[in-house]
Amino acid sequence: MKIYDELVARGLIAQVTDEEKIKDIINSGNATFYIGFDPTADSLHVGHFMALCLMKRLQMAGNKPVVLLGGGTGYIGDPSGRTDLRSMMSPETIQHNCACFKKQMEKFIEFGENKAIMVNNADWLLELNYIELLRDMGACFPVNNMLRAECYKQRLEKGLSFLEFNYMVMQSYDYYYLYQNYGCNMQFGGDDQWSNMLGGTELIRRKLGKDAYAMTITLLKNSEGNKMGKTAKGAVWLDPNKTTPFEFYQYWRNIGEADVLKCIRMLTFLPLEQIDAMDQWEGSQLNEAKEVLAYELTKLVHDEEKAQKAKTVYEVGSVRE
Ligand SMILES: N[C@@H](Cc1ccc(O)cc1)C(=O)O
Repeated sequence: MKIYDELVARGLIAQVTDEEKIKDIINSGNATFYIGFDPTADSLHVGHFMALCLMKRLQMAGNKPVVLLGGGTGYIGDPSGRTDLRSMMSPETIQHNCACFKKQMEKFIEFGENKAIMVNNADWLLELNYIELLRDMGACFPVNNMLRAECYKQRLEKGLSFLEFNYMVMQSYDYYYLYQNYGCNMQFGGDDQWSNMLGGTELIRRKLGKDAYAMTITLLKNSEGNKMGKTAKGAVWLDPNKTTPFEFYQYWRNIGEADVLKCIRMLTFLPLEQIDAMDQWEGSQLNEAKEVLAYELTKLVHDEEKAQKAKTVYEVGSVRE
C-alpha cells in the first residue's frame, strides 16, 4: 500500500488542497514538506506526537521533512481555534522551550544530511522590516477573506487583537520562505491550521506564480467529540518529568472502548492488517486492545523497558483493586 492510501486508511487526513497532486508527490517520495511547532510549553504533547509520527511515516516513504521551530511566531501566539487569549512569552521562555522541543524531537526524527532538517523561524521573522513587509506582502492578504477564516470564528465574537490577526501573515511568510530557500512544496499540520496554511499557498501563488500544497491531519477526538490527550491535571506530556511513563501508559490503558481501535490506527505503527483483524474484537478483547495501544505508545515515546515496567505496575495495581 502506498503512503497516501495508508494515511487515508489510518484516518489521518482531514483536508487537502489538491488530492491527486499530493497523492502523486508523496507517493513518489518527492515532497519536501514542513510542519511548524510553536514553543508554547517546555514539553511536546500528544498532538505534537501525532504530527511527528506523520513526519516519520512520510520520511519512511522517502519524503524529506523540515521541522520548523516557531522561535519567531512564538512572539505572537497563534489564535487559531482558540477562545482564550494567550499570554505573551518572554524571549527567554521561547528559547528555553525551543531547546526542550529540539531535544525531544531528536528522539523521533532522524536529522542530518539527506535526512530531516530543523529550522527556526526566528532566523528570518525577527529581522523583517515592518514597512518593507507591508509593501511586499500586504497586498496578498485580503482582509475580507481573512475575517471569514475558520480559525478566527470564535475570536471574532470575543475579540481578536491586531497582534494575533498578524499571525497568519507570519506563518504564510514561513511557507513562502521555505518554498524559496528549501524547495518546500507541502505543509502539514493539525486541522485548526487550515486557514494559516492556505494563507501560505496563496502567498506563494500570488508572489511566485507557483503551486504549493497543504494537508491537515484529523484532530484526535474521543467518541464524545472531546479533544484527546488531556486529563484533569492538564495535557499528557511527552516529558517523563511532567507525565511519568506510568501515567502516560495509564492514560491510554484507560481510554474508552469506542476509541481504542481508532487510536491504534492513528497513533501506532502497527501494520494495518494486524489492526484490521482487531476490528472484530469485543468484550474482554477490547481490554487487550487497550493494552496494545498503551504498550505501543509508551514504547514509542519512552522505551520498551519503560513500557514493560508500566504494564507490570498497572497489572499489579488492578489485581490489588
Ligand atoms: N501555528 C502552528 C505552528 C506553526 C508555526 C509556524 C509555521 O510556519 C507553521 C506552524 C501551531 O500553532 O500549531
